Amino acid sequence: MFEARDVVKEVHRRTVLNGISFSFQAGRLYGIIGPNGAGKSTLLKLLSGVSSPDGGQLLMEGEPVGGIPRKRLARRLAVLQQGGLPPAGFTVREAVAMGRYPYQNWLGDEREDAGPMIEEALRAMGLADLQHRPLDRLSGGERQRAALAKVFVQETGVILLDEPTTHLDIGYQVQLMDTVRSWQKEKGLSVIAVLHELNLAAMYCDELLLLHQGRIAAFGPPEQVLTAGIIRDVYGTEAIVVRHPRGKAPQMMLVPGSLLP
Ligand SMILES: Nc1ncnc2c1ncn2[C@@H]1O[C@H](COP(=O)(O)OP(=O)(O)OP(=O)(O)O)[C@@H](O)[C@H]1O
Repeated sequence: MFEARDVVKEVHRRTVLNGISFSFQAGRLYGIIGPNGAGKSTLLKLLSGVSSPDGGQLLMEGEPVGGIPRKRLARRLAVLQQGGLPPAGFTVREAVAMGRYPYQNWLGDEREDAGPMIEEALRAMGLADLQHRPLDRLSGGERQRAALAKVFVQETGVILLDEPTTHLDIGYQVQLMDTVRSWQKEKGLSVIAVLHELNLAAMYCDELLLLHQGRIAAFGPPEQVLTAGIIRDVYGTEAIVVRHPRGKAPQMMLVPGSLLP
């Protein structure tokens, strides 16, 4: 679905992505992980067509992402960004309904009634009771869930998520990732998520792409990427890696300095 060939990206004359190559298959959930400043958001911007590589090629189904016209791209790919909701003045339902814009004509009408889909997305994100509330009267976590509902109603085959669990308590982190995973499987979606929370990434993603200083430090199933040795090399911290007692995902326990041998 996506193929990166020797992709280079510079930001303010600094090389932020330094010749990375990978391919993402359709219908899978990928996590992009790595320390602060590793280049994760920069890579997500390239995948979403917001910016273009300075070297190499980034292809989506064989076409350079940057060359795909905006509205066509919006029917294929939806992005959950930080601050991705419209400014205040809209209700939750109005904001979620804006996800339908790629399917509307210039009058804002669309052929099919999107109402039932909007209801489903609001229900899935636990927002049915808040749907008429203005956005500026939501908590950070409620806004995040509204932004995800807007992404779902865009009905694309590819979803990009930039740190989707930010602002969410552990209950909603699990609920959001469960929802993403079940929609992804049910509808055969391709999901690519920048994630900071490594234990969540390990539990939900098919594969993890670990970036470090603009290069790929590891790419593969979570149990190959999240090893104590790789975490030490990339994050510079000790971790005890165990298997999740109810699955095979690796889970990390951090080791504070006072408990180091
Ligand atoms: N607008 C900018 N101006 C200057 N440097 C930038 C800009 N945006 C990003 N960078 C630099 O590019 C590098 C990669 O940034 P990026 O945001 O992609 O990292 P990240 O892996 O998403 O980090 P984080 O985990 O902190 O969100 C960093 O060193 C950052 O300082």
